[in-house]
Amino acid sequence: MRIGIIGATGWLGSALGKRLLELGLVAAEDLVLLNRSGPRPDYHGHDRVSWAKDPSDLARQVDVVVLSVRPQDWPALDLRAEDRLVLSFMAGVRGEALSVCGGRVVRVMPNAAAEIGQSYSPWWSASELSGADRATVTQVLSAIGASDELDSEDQIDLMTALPGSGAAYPALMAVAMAGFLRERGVAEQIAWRSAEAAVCGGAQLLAGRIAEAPAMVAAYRDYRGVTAAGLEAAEEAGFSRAILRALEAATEAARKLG
Ligand SMILES: NC(=O)C1=CN([C@@H]2O[C@H](COP(=O)(O)OP(=O)(O)OC[C@H]3O[C@@H](n4cnc5c(N)ncnc54)[C@H](OP(=O)(O)O)[C@@H]3O)[C@@H](O)[C@H]2O)C=CC1
Ligand SMILES: O=C(O)[C@@H]1CCC=N1
Repeated sequence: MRIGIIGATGWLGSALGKRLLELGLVAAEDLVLLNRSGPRPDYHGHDRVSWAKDPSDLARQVDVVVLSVRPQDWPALDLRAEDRLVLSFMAGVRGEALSVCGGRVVRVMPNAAAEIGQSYSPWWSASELSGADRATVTQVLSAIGASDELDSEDQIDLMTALPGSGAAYPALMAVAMAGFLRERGVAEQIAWRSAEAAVCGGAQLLAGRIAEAPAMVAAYRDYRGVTAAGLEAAEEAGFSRAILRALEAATEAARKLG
């Protein structure tokens, strides 16, 4: 299978290219790339990838086109991709708009954990797909983590808010946590290590069993110790409301892009 990435040097496109090559899911000779700033002699340690002249030149050379440019760059892109499977990573750009490229269009919502193979990339097919197409989508996305098929395009806007936001909210929480300690005289490094213990260590405790999160919260509440006091204050201050509000605003921003 030959794969093309439009936006191959961007945050997500580069992560996908790197992982496809690292995992051997595509040979360097079968990877065709395009960006805005021009070819690079070395792409993640490979010099035998190809660089296309323009989007349609890329599409002519591959079976699968991954579209990973910013939504605002889509209208001027002029992609012709008849008979190709086209995976769009773009927030907001609707299947109907994408279908002008002539390919079999799939909208995917990965996140920044793609670079460590930990993206969750739900997708929705805007076109009729064969079983082989579905297997191809799953195989390409396996380079960056796990995936699931969604049954409506509306859900892509929700997925853009979450999980598309990736590390954003954990990072926001880490900044607030480390700031709390620093402002009370704790050394910088210790403040960050403490935040990492809570955000990353805590997350690892839930990995693979996230549906047990309510039970985890209940366990801390029922313990009736200092964390229970913290949780109560967090809820009084609107912690869960703030998260809901953030996800509503992000979903709305994704809808408005389309
Ligand atoms: N970043 C994220 O966490 C997430 C992003 N997305 C979506 O993924 C898409 C890509 O995002 P991201 O990787 O962050 O974006 P970046 O801005 O990091 O990368 C954009 C890429 O597009 C290239 N590019 C821009 N214009 C053109 C053009 N006309 N022709 C060819 N290549 C072009 C850029 O080239 P050059 O490097 O030369 O400038 C760059 O490689 C977006 O649509 C975004 O909505 C979805 C989920 C999460
Ligand atoms: O913030 C953004 O616009 C991109 C798309 C979804 C997540 N990150």
